[in-house]
Amino acid sequence: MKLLTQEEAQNVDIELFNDYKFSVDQLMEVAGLSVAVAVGKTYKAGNVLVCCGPGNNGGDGLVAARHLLLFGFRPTIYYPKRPNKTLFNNLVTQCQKMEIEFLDGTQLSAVTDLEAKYDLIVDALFGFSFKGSPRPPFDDVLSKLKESRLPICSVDVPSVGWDVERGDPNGIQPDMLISLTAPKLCARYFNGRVHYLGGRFVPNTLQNKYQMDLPPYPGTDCVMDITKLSKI
Ligand SMILES: NC(=O)C1=CN([C@@H]2O[C@H](COP(=O)(O)OP(=O)(O)OC[C@H]3O[C@@H](n4cnc5c(N)ncnc54)[C@H](OP(=O)(O)O)[C@@H]3O)[C@@H](O)[C@H]2O)[C@H](O)CC1
Ligand SMILES: [K+]
Repeated sequence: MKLLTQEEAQNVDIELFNDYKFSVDQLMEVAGLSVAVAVGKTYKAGNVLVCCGPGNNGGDGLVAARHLLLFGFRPTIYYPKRPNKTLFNNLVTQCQKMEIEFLDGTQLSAVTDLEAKYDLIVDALFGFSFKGSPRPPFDDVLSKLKESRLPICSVDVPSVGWDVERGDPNGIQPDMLISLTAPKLCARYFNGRVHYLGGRFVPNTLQNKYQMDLPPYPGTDCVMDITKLSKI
């Protein structure tokens, strides 16, 4: 299976929107649903802290939180930097109307507090557009996620610290990774327990153009376990 460079991932994204005329909401809904399904397949329903970043990766997290609630989990959302765009405002309203709690302020509480309150962290902070070193408040979030012993489930790319192509041995070490569309180069360095592929929306013509060589999804499933495949 091919691993996408940052540029390829961004180009696939652009083609899906500009040429294939998908809207962000459409793809984000499928992406976020895949995340929730993968989490549901891997962990017992419990208290989940969904950490959402300022871009579309964060949007996937908001969608996932909504589905996780419907699957019997108890999600809480940390969303410190919110873009003022209709799409994100609507996702926030949906979660608020469903009585999902949002944490106040931009700082996460102490690690001991996080460990006492939550069973799992969903890392929807940054995806394939992350560059450089994390800027505040995400630098503090990174050190807390690294220090915590809670299992982390990373959406698309392990965030804050992980370069999309080169990974980061000093970054967070997620227990689960769910790659969307196709795995990115940094997935080579993922050493966690389970690696899922989701975002089953890529038309065959586009898969062929980028020679993605994705294995077939089982039946009608929206995620597939690629742990063994991606370790080869
Ligand atoms: N086609 C698909 O596969 C789909 C993927 N989806 C998801 O979308 C993300 C990619 O989303 P994008 O909005 O392009 O980017 P990110 O979420 O990765 O983040 C961009 C924001 O992050 C800020 N940023 C970047 N680097 C840093 C840093 N070092 N410190 C702090 N903040 C940072 C950036 O801010 P700028 O000021 O630099 O612009 C942006 O605000 C993909 O990975 C999937 O999860 C979609 O759901 C749909 C389809
Ligand atoms: K992420």
